[in-house]
Amino acid sequence: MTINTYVKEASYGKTMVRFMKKDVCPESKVHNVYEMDVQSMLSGELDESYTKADNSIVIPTDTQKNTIYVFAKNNDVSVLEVFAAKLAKHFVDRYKHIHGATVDVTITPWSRLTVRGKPHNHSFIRNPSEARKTHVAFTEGKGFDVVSSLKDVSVLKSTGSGFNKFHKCEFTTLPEVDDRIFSTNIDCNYSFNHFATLDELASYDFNHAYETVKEITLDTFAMDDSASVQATMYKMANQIINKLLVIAEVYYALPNKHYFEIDLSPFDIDNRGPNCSLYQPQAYPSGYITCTVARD
Ligand SMILES: O=c1[nH]c(=O)c2[nH]c(=O)[nH]c2[nH]1
Repeated sequence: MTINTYVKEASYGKTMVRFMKKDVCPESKVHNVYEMDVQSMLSGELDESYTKADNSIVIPTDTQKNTIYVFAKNNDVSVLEVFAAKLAKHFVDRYKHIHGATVDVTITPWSRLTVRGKPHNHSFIRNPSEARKTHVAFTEGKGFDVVSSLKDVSVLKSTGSGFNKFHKCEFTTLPEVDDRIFSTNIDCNYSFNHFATLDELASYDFNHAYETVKEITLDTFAMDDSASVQATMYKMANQIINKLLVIAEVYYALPNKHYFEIDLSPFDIDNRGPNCSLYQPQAYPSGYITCTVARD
């Protein structure tokens, strides 16, 4: 006896399509560079390509890759979200049996190099501790859902953080602390309200949203007298939602990268509590604190 099965969900596409686009201002001759990593995924009436080996409905992933290159050549790529949205809509508009497309774009952060005190017009420096991403989903007849991200930003504050009055039970050994090192690797996803049309989406300033999310996150990290990672991350998300009305919800995942006091008492040196100045960085384990904050 064979058991009947069906394709419950299917999508396919090309991942890690990489390019570097150079954009030169005709008047000033100032260059901009955009190194990007793109993924496209298509969905729709595709079941028979899986169940009946019907390749006539398969838009080859190679074709998807070529489409990404041609769109990158012919379009402005400076706003990730708009570029991704144009691509996603193209796949759905162009192929009758494709009803949904998602496009993910990650940009490599090259920032302009300052040389002899001035911004250089064609030299750049890589900022390794920052990644900007977007995920755009276009659904036929519905529109666009956009989730953008600020990732891999490593930060540390050497005071202004404590952890007290936490739950205690028979397994608790953690001491309460008024002052500790707080270090994390920021991972923030911010979801936009639904966009019905490409025009509506393209009129929004996504670069401003990214800069605002980054500024609020870093400002709050530095300025908050942190009672816990949980409380600080909520303040970050709450401010973003209050400042940017177009954002529906914000997700943070913040590892708590621990730095513990090193015991120097065998050498008659006090390195405890308020006298601690030498810490052991812990590779693992780390805390891992997440939350999604939404408009009420
Ligand atoms: O900010 C913190 N949140 C926790 O949930 C936690 N747990 C822990 O051991 N240390 C910390 N610190």
